[in-house]
Amino acid sequence: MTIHIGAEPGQIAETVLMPGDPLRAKWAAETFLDAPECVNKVRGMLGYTGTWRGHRVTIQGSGMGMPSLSIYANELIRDYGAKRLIRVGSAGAMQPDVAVRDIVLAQGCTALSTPSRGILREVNLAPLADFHLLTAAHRAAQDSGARVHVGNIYSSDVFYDERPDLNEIMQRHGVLCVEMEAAELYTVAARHGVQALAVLTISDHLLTGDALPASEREQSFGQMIEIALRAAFEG
Ligand SMILES: O=P(O)(O)O[C@H]1O[C@H](CO)[C@@H](O)[C@H]1O
Ligand SMILES: O=c1cc[nH]c(=O)[nH]1
Repeated sequence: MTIHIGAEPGQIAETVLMPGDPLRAKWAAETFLDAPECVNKVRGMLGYTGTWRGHRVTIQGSGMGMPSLSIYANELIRDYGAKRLIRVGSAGAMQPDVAVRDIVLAQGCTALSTPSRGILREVNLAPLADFHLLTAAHRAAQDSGARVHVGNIYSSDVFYDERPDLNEIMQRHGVLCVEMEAAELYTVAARHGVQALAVLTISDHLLTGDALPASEREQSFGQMIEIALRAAFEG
């Protein structure tokens, strides 16, 4: 047990999928895993371990924002020996050719700061996806018929952003979408020498105002979970 994860030693798999939403962790575990067992309920941040096509996998909520994700990523790696962390999250599109329901694989993440800033100090470390996971996810996404984009994303500290100029700068530099966790995930993974990737589903569009209706979210989120699982085990 750690401060934030109640699982016993050995109850967390080496491969962990990390949605922001703990209820997405429950839904994904019950939908995709055989014999899912709830291994964490601390603070309601649900985590489940089961198997997918014979491979052991944990799906653990990260909460929203980099400080929350950082706590879970650190404990999963340092205390439970996780070797492969794949974020499965929603994101807001920032480019005209990225549409709701599209899949974005975050090759790199831009951020104003991350919780790792205190460690990195003046160093602007580039948070990068694990290349093997990235290419495997790209193959899986193409096989699934998803519209998939690979590139830079923006990991923001704020959902209700009152700096529209920042979005404009991101857009001008080709940033595909905005979310709130991946830059810290990649940075923590780099520090501990483990693999990380963020597979994102576009849930809304910052330029057009389009948004995915709740009724359609489940299906597109399912595609993202399957891409993440195939990247982890069929790469
Ligand atoms: O859908 P999740 O994984 O929570 O991701 C996105 O949704 C939340 C904001 O609504 C933030 O956590 C953001 O990164
Ligand atoms: O962080 C997020 C997630 C989805 N949509 C947004 O605009 N921001």
